[in-house]
Amino acid sequence: MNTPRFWAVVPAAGVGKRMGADVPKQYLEVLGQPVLQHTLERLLSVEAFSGIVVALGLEDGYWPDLPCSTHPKIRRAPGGKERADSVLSGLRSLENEADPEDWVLVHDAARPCLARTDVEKLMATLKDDPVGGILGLPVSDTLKSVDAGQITSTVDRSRVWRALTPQMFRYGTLRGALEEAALNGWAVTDEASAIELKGLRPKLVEGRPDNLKITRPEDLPLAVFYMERQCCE
Ligand SMILES: Nc1ccn([C@@H]2O[C@H](COP(=O)(O)OP(=O)(O)OP(=O)(O)O)[C@@H](O)[C@H]2O)c(=O)n1
Ligand SMILES: C[C@](O)(CO)[C@H](O)COP(=O)(O)O
Repeated sequence: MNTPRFWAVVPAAGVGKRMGADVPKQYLEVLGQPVLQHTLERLLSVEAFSGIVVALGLEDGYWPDLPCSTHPKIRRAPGGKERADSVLSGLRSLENEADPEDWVLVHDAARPCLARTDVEKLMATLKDDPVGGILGLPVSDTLKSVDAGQITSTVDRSRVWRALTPQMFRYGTLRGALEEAALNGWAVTDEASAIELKGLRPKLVEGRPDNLKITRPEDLPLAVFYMERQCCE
């Protein structure tokens, strides 16, 4: 059997409603270049990737101006209505290249502070795992269940982690799980959810806390802080 290869799929077709900017947040400039350029440079720094698929909005007119848009390792795919649709579209675009046992790492375009060491840690930890898994972080705040603005209970935070990306699963398993979720109208906000719906139990690998998802305006200065600090590491 061939040695499994590694592919990346980058969902980059969002509109950034919560950011409320004039352009989709993945094209906002941070430290002089678009968020998406930073994200793709982080992924390109990982030699192990055979290719990187970027799922773009159908109206995306910004992509051709991105310096990495012509990189030989990078391909495009049409994004979809929801993030899961964009990821599935990216997976389908690999149909003639990826083998079922190849690994796919799905990483949000909106997470430009990803450290190469975290990607390599995820790959090394899970490369022989039967299911795969995700980067995540334990929570440090006390968590509450809420109903109509009132606390109904306190959640046992020892059993709660925040899901980050990349999320790493076998090409065949992940594509099948997302195809099934789409067919049944099951809304999934990450890849692990679709895998869980198959009755599988993805692993959690602790990642860096600076793997921020740029979502709202207040996230931008934090991303600058993290990137400037990473440059000195
Ligand atoms: N239909 C969609 C929706 C989201 N994404 C991508 O999925 C990642 C995480 O999604 P999110 O942070 O929710 O981005 P947006 O959907 O753009 O944000 P919002 O919900 O505020 O509109 C982002 O890189 C986004 O570009 C995508 O590829 N296709
Ligand atoms: C995939 C993800 O980043 C893991 O935390 C998150 O689920 C994306 O959610 P969003 O609402 O699409 O930003």
